[in-house]
Amino acid sequence: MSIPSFVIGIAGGTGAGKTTIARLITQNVGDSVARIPIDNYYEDQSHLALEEREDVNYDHPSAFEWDLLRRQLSTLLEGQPIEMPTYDFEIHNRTDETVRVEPTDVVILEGIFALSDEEINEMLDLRLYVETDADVRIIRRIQRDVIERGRDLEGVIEQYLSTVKPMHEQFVEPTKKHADLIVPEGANSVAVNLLAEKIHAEVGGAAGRDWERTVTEEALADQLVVDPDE
Ligand SMILES: Nc1ncnc2c1ncn2[C@@H]1O[C@H](COP(=O)(O)OP(=O)(O)O)[C@@H](O)[C@H]1O
Ligand SMILES: Nc1ccn([C@@H]2O[C@H](COP(=O)(O)O)[C@@H](O)[C@H]2O)c(=O)n1
Repeated sequence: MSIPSFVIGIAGGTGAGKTTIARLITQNVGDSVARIPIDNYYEDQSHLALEEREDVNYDHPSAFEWDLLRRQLSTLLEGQPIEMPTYDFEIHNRTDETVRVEPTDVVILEGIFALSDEEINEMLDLRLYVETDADVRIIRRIQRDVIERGRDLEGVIEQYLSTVKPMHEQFVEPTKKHADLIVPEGANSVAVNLLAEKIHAEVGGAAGRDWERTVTEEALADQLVVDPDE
């Protein structure tokens, strides 16, 4: 393993395809890549009742525990493991469990605010902003939040109009200026293949030698079907 790791930040609006890209570009690299979803660093809200947690603005930077994220990212980059918090969207809170993340050749930091903190930006080697039209993003978000995050249509629309959209315009979209690359439409096969190639080059070793460019448009479409049982 090389120290420091090669660190990729993936930012962009909700539903842009950040998580999907992170998943696709890290296929077949095994344990050589660590994925850090910034959602895991939402502030612990155990002191609030569920009804109060439902009303929090989750699209404002202050909803996140930045100190913990900065600290844990630098620990990883110094070659030490971390105990990453985990998050449950259904209860709007952290879970009691943490996941041990070992230092790896490549670290992927992914979330709406991946490019918004100055200190974290300095730790990133490659800054990506995933740019997808707002109408596509809200359609994806409705589908995902209802199927995977225990929400209903009315709630998703209400939250989108009251906080998600205005906060996106005020805080998320402006971080595009920090990006090295802008990825249109989320997981497009050219971008996925280029990024996968870069990751395999950084990882090297056995995983690198085995790598083949297999993500065609058709293969990608198959992998983007939402499976309600997943
Ligand atoms: N390129 C794409 N084409 C079609 N659906 C996509 C694409 N990228 C993501 N999705 C779907 O949209 C939803 C949101 O994508 P996700 O990657 O979770 O976005 P983000 O992490 O940016 O919020 C998921 O259900 C995912 O399967
Ligand atoms: N309890 C929560 C916490 C966050 N959200 C929403 O998640 C979005 C960020 O995650 P993406 O995977 O969509 O990038 C953000 O827009 C928050 O509104 C939530 O709904 N509930």
